[in-house]
Amino acid sequence: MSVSDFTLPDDWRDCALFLDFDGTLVELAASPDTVLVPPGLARLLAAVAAQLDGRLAIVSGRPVAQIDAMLAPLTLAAAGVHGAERRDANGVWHYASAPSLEPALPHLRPLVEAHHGLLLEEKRGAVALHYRLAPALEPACLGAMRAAQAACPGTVLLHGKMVLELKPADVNKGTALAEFLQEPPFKGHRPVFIGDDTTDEAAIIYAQQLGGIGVKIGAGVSAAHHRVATPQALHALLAQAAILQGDYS
Ligand SMILES: O=P(O)(O)OC[C@H]1O[C@H](O[C@H]2O[C@H](CO)[C@@H](O)[C@H](O)[C@H]2O)[C@H](O)[C@@H](O)[C@@H]1O
Repeated sequence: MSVSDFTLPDDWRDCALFLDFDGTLVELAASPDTVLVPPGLARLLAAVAAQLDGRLAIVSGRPVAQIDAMLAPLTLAAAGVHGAERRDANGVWHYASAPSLEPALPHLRPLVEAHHGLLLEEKRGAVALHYRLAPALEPACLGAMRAAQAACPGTVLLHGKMVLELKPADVNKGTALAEFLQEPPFKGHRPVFIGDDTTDEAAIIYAQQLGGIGVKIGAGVSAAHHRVATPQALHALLAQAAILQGDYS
């Protein structure tokens, strides 16, 4: 299958849209809390959601509360922590049963305390070790995370962009997509999933298996049949979709 630039499909208004956050809707930043959210992003997403009759959900590795804070006052259907938590279109929360991650922490905290630039994100259902500010420490982080995983049965290790993450083995962004697609307003609509990282591949593959569309933002290996170069280019496409004028950069 050849890969092509993503353009809005003819049946766009009948699709269900699922969007990753970091690297897809916002540019990556030095740390999770220094991300710059374009001022018009929430307005743009609200317009697209309205055009799709509410069939828009954010599917992120971040907790949903962080997504809400960055898009306030907009609240969308959303899955967080790679599918370990989910707020459906009616505002009802769903939590996957997650193995305890407590046994992971003694393998990770000493490393983070010993090295400037490492950051440990403890979430409900996952723990992420960021090394973007200390890239030379990737092998040490990988070693610590492997030991942490061995101490936590039922978890898998994700290797994202400058981040290693331990999360429940039985949930991912693909399972989050499957759950949304069993419910209104998403049920019966062709999924479009757009993401930038390895952690998005499960959802890209699942969307394509259903006859939907998988889109990769930027370069890198992906199963996606379509590409968009940058978050800014995606904003332009969404603005075109919502027939909005404006600057979302
Ligand atoms: O699924 P996503 O919405 O893409 O979330 C994946 C991870 O995103 C965040 O980390 C990434 O973005 C940071 C800010 O740009 C960057 O500093 C970091 O290197 C990236 O890995 C978030 O902090 C993680 O919890 C998410 O799992």
